[in-house]
Amino acid sequence: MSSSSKSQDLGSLLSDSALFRTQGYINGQWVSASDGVTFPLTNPATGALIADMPHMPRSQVAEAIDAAKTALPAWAALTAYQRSAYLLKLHSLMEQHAQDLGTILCVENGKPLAEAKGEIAYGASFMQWNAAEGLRTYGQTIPSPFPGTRNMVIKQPIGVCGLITPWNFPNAMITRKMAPALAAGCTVVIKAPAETPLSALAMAVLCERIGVPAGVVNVVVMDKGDREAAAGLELCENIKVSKISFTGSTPVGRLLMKQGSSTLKKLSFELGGNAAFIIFDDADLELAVTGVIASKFRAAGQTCVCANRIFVHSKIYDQFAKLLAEKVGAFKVGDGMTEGVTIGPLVNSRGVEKVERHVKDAVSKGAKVLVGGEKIDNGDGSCFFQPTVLVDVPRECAVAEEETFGPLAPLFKFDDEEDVITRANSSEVGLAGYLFTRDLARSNRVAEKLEVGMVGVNTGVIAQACIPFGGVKQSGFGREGGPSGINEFQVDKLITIGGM
Ligand SMILES: NC(=O)c1ccc[n+]([C@@H]2O[C@H](COP(=O)([O-])OP(=O)(O)OC[C@H]3O[C@@H](n4cnc5c(N)ncnc54)[C@H](O)[C@@H]3O)[C@@H](O)[C@H]2O)c1
Ligand SMILES: O=CCCC(=O)O
Repeated sequence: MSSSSKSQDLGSLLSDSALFRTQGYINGQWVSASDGVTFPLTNPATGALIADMPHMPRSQVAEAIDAAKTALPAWAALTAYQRSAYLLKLHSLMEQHAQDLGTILCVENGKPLAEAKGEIAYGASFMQWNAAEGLRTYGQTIPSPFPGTRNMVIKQPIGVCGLITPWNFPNAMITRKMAPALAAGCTVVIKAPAETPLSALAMAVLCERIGVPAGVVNVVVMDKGDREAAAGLELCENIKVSKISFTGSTPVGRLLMKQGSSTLKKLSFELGGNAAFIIFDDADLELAVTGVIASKFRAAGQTCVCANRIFVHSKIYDQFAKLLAEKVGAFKVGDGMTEGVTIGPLVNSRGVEKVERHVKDAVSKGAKVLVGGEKIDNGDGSCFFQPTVLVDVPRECAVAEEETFGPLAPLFKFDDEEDVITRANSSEVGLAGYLFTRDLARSNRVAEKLEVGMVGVNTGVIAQACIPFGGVKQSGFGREGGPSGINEFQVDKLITIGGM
């Protein structure tokens, strides 16, 4: 059933319209919801209906898990070289179809087309990195205290993995999990986000095209609410699933951990952030402005590593605010498919409401709006908020405590290094942090003291396939990407040989 009056013909925007699929993918088959129920998927930039998507019940998640379990032995038995070849083919197809994959992503998520294509390149890089890393999952031999005995440790795939991914990176958050899982020899059930299922399904099309065996990659789709919760329960409680890798909010992470305890799931969680972005008085201000823009306004502020609290030294505060306001005021907000648009909508109206609440709360406590500050009501169900810069933001306000997940840059003032570190660390989450300074000793000192999993020094861009991505405190545990990423999908098996 559709709820929107307008509709959009996404297929007509693609040169390969077969990449646009509106059914789930289970055991190598394209399937609707078993009871025929659908939910409407709309474009956040226009409110137009893109497709009616399958609202799958829990029983279909169980079917996908069965398929993944059946496919596991043969996939795990391939050589690492054979699995690597599949990933390289996926990498190459993603590059070849970047325009179409980017268009699908732009239309369902809202990020501008150029940024969406950037995400496809980023997503593809996980295929390339893990194709190579899969060949290097070395074990160990360990000297034994017993005569005539040898200890060998080999790496084996953990088994069937449930991948629960968010809408803010509809492609890359899938490939960041799927690529190491497949390279390690695991099979996967992807629970696609309700807001952006099409990018997940387009990846299933590519898997089908390169001949990934049925059941190795499965994608289940349902709307938010009861069936999503039921899917989460099935993935957590089904004994055939060995691991859950989740990216999303901390409350949902906590719920999955509780549910997963019934079957002792191995878990990797990349949860919310509240990144401090600290600009010292000796910083290169142009570089710092570029860094804030890259970090804060990527995906319209909807990334887990976005600058959320921007601390600027009082000596340079006014100058920095002016420079930032000039740049942010020049952003072009609109439909990401329109040439020249630099910032798109938020993913849904809940996102808009949260930014609005943070702005109003800060202003009521003394902050001033330098740029933006209002939602944009086009009267069509679209979800825009003006890119916003706030100054004189008080120490205590909602944006200091919670992740905004929107295009709001609040500038806090500080004078003292120790004080700003304390304020940065006052958050219960600890994903990323940033600092700008020309002082080498200070950059090391502060980076080591920040209670986060990742620090950017003189850069607002940290994400790459080759780094260990993840957080500390309530931002979760486990690392994605880099040399440790593939380990999350493997188990160490000891083989002790005696009588030699
Ligand atoms: N770390 C990140 O990249 C990230 C991504 C999305 C959202 N968030 C945070 O979460 C806030 C709210 O956004 P949201 O409501 O989309 O987050 P959320 O945690 O509810 O949803 C994230 C994903 O988790 C899944 N999910 C939700 N409930 C589930 C359940 N019971 N079982 C299984 N899967 C479930 C959905 O696929 C969803 O896309 C944001 O404002 C932001 O702070 C963080
Ligand atoms: O928002 C989550 C991930 C963003 C990134 O990979 O930089």
